Amino acid sequence: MLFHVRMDVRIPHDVPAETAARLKAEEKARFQELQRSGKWRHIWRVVGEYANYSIFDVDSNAELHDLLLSLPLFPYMQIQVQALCRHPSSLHDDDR
Ligand SMILES: O=C(O)C[C@H]1C=CC(=O)O1
Repeated sequence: MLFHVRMDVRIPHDVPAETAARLKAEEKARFQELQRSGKWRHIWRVVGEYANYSIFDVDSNAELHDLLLSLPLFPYMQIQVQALCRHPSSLHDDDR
C-alpha cells in the first residue's frame, strides 16, 4: 500500500541544541534504515521549509502508523497522510 506523507518539523526553541542535534542524527539513521528496507520509498525536501514529502510502501495503515510513531522526531512533527492507489492510465506496473 502506498501513502503520500507530508512531515513538517517544528522543534521548539527551548529544546537544547545538543538534544535537537541528537534527535536529527537518530532520525537520519532511522530514515536510512527504512529507506534501505524499501518501506520509505521516496523523500523530497519542500523548498524553503523544514518539511518533506515522502512516499511510503507498507502492508497496512497500522504499519504506517507504527512506523511514523517510531521516528525520533515524531513528537515535533505535524504529519498529513494520504492513501494512494494505482491510476488506471498509468503505464508503470510499480505504481501500486
Ligand atoms: O528532514 C526531515 O524532513 C525530517 C526527517 C525525514 C527524514 C530525515 O532524515 O529527517
